[in-house]
Amino acid sequence: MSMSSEQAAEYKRHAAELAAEMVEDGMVVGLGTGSTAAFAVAALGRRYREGLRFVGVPTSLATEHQARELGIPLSGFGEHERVDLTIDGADEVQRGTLNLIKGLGGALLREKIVASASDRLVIVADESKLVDGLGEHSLLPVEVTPFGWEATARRLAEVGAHVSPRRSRAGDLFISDGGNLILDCHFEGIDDPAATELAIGSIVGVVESGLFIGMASEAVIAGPTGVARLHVAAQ
Ligand SMILES: O=C[C@H](O)[C@H](O)[C@H](O)COP(=O)(O)O
Repeated sequence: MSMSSEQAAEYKRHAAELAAEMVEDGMVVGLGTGSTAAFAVAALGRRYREGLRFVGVPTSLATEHQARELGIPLSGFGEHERVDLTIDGADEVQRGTLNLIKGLGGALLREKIVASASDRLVIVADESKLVDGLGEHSLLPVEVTPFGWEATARRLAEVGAHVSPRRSRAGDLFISDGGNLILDCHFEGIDDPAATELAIGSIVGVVESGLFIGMASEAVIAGPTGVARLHVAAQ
């Protein structure tokens, strides 16, 4: 069943606010990117003003800007080896595995660096993001170096992707926070996400793919029947 954008925003806010309650005093908190994560950052800004003490590690320049405006103190990997808890959105969440596609907002590289250093990665989303198989609805964003991107795109096509370089509204090539390009890849379903991630990652010129395999510890999913906390199902 499709949902209106107002309903979707309300579900995103529910999920994000529940996840923001998981932050405890003294934590290093990864601050995700996108419209759902922004609700979590807003809730964390309110909790900081109410006296909760934590530092944030932002996953994009946009989130860094939002957190600064809210007065959340920021930090990075020079000061902290690990992140206690990261709250981030996703473009698709696979039921059971909690494997993810991320990066439609272009922040996948920083998000993946923060996720891989996190003890817990909690995904927040409305229920339209839940899928049985990755690639059902979403393209897979792949971040690549600008030099030779056309050659990298051809190699991606060889592993089964229909590739489109992402463009800005003005029609220029989209540049990520890391100064790279994003190639949006359509696959006819991603049957083996781990194998696909390996195949893409082995292509010279690929910086990272938006496949997040085995990284999420929990997903907080909101919809018309309420908010559910999903964990990785036993295999
Ligand atoms: O690059 C963007 C991120 O991976 C976002 O977390 C993802 O695109 C989900 O964004 P939203 O919550 O706006 O749907």
